[in-house]
Amino acid sequence: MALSEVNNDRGELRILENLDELRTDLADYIAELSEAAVKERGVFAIALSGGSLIDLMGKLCEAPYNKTVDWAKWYIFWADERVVAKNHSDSNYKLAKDGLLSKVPIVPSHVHSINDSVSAEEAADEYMFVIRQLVKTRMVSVSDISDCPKFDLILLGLGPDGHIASLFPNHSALNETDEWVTFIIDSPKPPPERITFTLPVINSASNVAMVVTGESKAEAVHLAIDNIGPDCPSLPARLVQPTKGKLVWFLDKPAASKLDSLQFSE
Ligand SMILES: O=C1O[C@H](COP(=O)(O)O)[C@@H](O)[C@H](O)[C@H]1O
Repeated sequence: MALSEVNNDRGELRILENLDELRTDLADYIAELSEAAVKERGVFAIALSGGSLIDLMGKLCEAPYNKTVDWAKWYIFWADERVVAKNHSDSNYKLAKDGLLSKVPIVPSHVHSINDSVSAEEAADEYMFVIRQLVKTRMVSVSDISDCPKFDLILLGLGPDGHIASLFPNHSALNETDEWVTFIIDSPKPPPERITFTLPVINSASNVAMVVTGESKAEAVHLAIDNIGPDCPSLPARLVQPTKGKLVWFLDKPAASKLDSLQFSE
């Protein structure tokens, strides 16, 4: 159960007592959104990130979720990907395949990963084309206020520097508003070549979940959520502001430890 659920203009905060509770709460949340989307649209379009997120989603592979979730209706995307071979240990696809997708009955043709045999620029263009086709057939919804895809859920991690997906502080990719997917070749965190959803796509989603654990992220969480003056707007995590969708933060206590007005009901 969440220790504290506070709604402020930075979304809903769910601060969990420990990692086990966070994993359960996250699995419940994803399963509920999946059920609602399948009921409403017949499909669930979900975008994953890499990093610690996949391990934190691990309970979805266990009972009851492995049997109750309608996996055949899932369409899987990546909010960001490293431009490496799919069998490389840096690949976000490999991470998700090994940790989640190979353990549940996902339809292989519903898994939309990048082409790993072309340049970062070509991979971003191709990925955008694939998403465009799926928007046309409404496997992915479309935003009613922009032409952006409206994913049912985008799951994001947070780096200690405040990056989300592969949008890093002070990087020009943060200003990309024309493309749905862009590429970078100078990531400050290796590997250097990556593709990433742009902010307009992230902010067009029906639901965005920020999943953040550990003390090393506490300062970034504080800067992303608390009202700390004019210097923060360029922090990528702070720019996650779904226009019509819902933002939920899943935090463990160490990650939440620097939040200004944290009221633990202990
Ligand atoms: O490089 C990346 O880092 C972020 C954060 O990863 P974490 O291990 O600190 O949770 C991740 O969300 C992103 O997908 C990945 O490419």
